[in-house]
Amino acid sequence: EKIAFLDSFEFVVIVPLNFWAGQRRTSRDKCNKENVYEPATGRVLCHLGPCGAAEVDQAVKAAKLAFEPWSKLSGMERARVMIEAAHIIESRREEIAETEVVNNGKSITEARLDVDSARLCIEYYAGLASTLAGQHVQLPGGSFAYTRREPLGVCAGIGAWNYPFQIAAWKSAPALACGNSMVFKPSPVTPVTAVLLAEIYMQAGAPEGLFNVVQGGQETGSFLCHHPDVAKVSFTGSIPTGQKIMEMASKGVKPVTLELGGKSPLIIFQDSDLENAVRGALMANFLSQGQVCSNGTRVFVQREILSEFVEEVVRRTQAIAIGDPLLESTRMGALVSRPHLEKVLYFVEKAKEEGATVLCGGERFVPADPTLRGGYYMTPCVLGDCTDEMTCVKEEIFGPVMSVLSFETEEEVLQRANDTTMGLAAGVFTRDVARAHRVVEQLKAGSCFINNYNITPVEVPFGGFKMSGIGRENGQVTVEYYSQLKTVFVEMGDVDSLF
Ligand SMILES: NC(=O)c1ccc[n+]([C@@H]2O[C@H](COP(=O)([O-])OP(=O)(O)OC[C@H]3O[C@@H](n4cnc5c(N)ncnc54)[C@H](O)[C@@H]3O)[C@@H](O)[C@H]2O)c1
Ligand SMILES: C[N+](C)(C)CCCC=O
Repeated sequence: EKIAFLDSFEFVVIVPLNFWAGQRRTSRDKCNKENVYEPATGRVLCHLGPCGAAEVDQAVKAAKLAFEPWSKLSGMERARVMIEAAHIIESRREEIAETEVVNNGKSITEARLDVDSARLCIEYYAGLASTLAGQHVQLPGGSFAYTRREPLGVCAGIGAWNYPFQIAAWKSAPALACGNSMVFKPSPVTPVTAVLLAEIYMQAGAPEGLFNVVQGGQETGSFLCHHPDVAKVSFTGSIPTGQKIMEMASKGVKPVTLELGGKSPLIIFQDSDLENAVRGALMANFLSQGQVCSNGTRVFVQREILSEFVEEVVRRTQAIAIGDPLLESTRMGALVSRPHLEKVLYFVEKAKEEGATVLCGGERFVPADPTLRGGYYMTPCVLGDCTDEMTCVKEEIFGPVMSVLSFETEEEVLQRANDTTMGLAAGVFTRDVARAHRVVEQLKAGSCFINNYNITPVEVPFGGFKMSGIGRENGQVTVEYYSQLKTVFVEMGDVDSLF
């Protein structure tokens, strides 16, 4: 069974989007169905009923059953299944990417890269699966202790709508490599591709119930977080929801990984390679229609190069091809939903009221193609004359809106860059190597870039400081967030009793 394409513009979802115990499942709730839209056209793709407590329980039970055999396999055996899953993803790259485009609205070029990132993540953790090991500690008298790295059990994954397939892979790959099973809940806005990953793991040889998908919104998510058999919650989404997740997990003293929002600074010094700085600023703001957590939306430019930089950024922003996200030539597709588009446009209006200058974009965009007229498009926006107090500079907009600010000195820009409760990412462009490292050392952000922005190789940890999150995704360290240490003391002599 596949998700059906009726023709290139008429894609409807006719198959169930939940998956547990090895099968697609329809939610029983017929009363609370919500429409799922195609952002490019505004068409309804399907109606989605949320999973209730009983369905979440069935998915968790399936995951618990699968955990037993899976956690007993050697790392090499788990790796074999994961590598096979990666091969299947590679062979279905185009289909997964197109499905993602239809449900999310991002360009096909970007969607392909997201699918690649998902595959690479699974390959990377397959490689790490057989390296999981503990420590041997020598103690007096020939006694010793050793540690074992053991899985946690059933992990819950809860995803945001901006990278639906990639988030499902970034969470499941380290979880499965460590011997856990997972129940994943995608965003109800983008429910369509997670179930493809569930099928792929099964086809690759994973036991039934190893990776399950339950659909729904906050109620379904809270059933998952509160479920007594869920050992850990890994969440990607907004800060307010992250706070609730942490509160719910605290009831069961469950560990959490939180990948939350940001308002990251990108600092461009006058000695930068201007061409690369401009490219970096565009990559920092306009990927995925600006709906990227790590975006460097506060672009601080040193006064001496401000006008030259702004002129070039505006020229290239105006040249971004907006429109049908399935076309190869498109560089910016549709925002994820109508309410989200309205919210982003409201931020632009508010910026104007507060004294910012719209240097380009910031308007609703209606493509010439009549089939796309109901889509959620806007022109990418560059705001000039921004100051630190403006709403556009303080709050996460999560849309294609770049705020440009000018600065004079390194000391001043560092203070301003760090003046936020968030700390997901930060970037610096300069040719001065010493300055680059000095600045990065002082930036209070979990993911820092020197002379680039928004690259996320899966072998490198990614995550935030301050209110942007807890824990990391990707990289070797993430093994620690999906496993626990058991310490074993081994006595080789007599018990030295005090009694
Ligand atoms: N740091 C990262 O890696 C990263 C990546 C992508 C997105 N984000 C952030 O995500 C936000 C946008 O995504 P969003 O609008 O989907 O976020 P959101 O917080 O509204 O929703 C995220 C997920 O949480 C679920 N949810 C909502 N309330 C819940 C509750 N009470 N209990 C359990 N689950 C609940 C949603 O259904 C969804 O699946 C932005 O703030 C962005 O910065 C962060
Ligand atoms: C791959 N990107 C573009 C860096 C996105 C990382 C995930 C955050 O939204």
